[in-house]
Amino acid sequence: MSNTLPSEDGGKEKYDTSGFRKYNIPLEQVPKFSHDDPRVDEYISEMKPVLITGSNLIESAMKWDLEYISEHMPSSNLTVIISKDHNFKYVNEKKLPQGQMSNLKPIHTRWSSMTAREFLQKIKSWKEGDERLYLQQVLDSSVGPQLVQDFLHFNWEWAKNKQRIHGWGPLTSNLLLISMEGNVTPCHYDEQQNLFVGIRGFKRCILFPPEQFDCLYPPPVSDPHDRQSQVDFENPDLKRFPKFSEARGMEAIVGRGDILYIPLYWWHHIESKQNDDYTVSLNFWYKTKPTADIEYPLKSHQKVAILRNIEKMVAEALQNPDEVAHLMRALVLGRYT
Ligand SMILES: CC[C@@H](CC(=O)C(=O)O)C(=O)O
Ligand SMILES: [Zn+2]
Repeated sequence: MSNTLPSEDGGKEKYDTSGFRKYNIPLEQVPKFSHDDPRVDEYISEMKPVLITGSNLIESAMKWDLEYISEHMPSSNLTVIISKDHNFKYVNEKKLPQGQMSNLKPIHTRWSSMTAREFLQKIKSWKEGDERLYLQQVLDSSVGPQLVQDFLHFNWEWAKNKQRIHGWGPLTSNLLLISMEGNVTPCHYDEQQNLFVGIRGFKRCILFPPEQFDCLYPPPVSDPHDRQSQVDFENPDLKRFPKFSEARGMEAIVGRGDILYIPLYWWHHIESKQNDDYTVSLNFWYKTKPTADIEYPLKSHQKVAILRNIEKMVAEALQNPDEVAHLMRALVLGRYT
């Protein structure tokens, strides 16, 4: 990450990461600029993470705490993920082999639904050893008239301006995230551009560029944990994942009103500050622009997209996931290496 543009203090501002887990990973700081600083668009256009401060993008949602949500959505059932520990690793249930649940490693998380009031009561009465909870609700009309009004009062001009000048596709969804202190969303990448906004509390995000795909070891695309690193950051298995020792990341602390731009295909590992109150954040996921004319050299995220397509095509052609590795090795070993 040699060519990061300096922020006011040269992008070297050390974020206060007390209260977050320490990993043995070299980390640079994600540069931080005010929303009206032209360098914000320079970073976004180069698809590099940047922390944007002082915008009023979701000023009308700054009051979204669990009391307010409980008051305005008393009976709505919201999606809550439940985990045996602090890790909330996403499972694509559509990729779970039907009827073979028994021989799968026990799934670590399960989905539930409850009202905001129930969620608040559960996290208030939580004690060490209890299952952990993470409210993750897509914003749609079911959030009720008051939150819809707040949503309509977002600074859409600012968001639409970013969407337009960077040629993003449509806004696909906003995910409301209410996390217990200390919850972790382990390292993964998404295939969408992301404006990730802090509403309450502090989250630390560690990011890696798409070109570090071979340091982070996602499982096969057919796996329920597709797009997620298999490396346990707290106890990395360097025998199985040796190149993880070469991973070089960036970090940012997202606080109230901050927007972290997470470029598509960038790996990110997000955690809520430990021993602190619950956190509230909201993301804006945008499809990226369709690639009209291919420019060479290809960008690293485009190469990851190619890898995914090759893997899907080979698996589809073979109709047997167990044969994929052998064929891919035969293609490369002794020929390209
Ligand atoms: C999905 C949960 C995660 C956010 C994230 O991964 C994203 O917005 O892409 C987090 O904040 O814990
Ligand atoms: Zn994500």
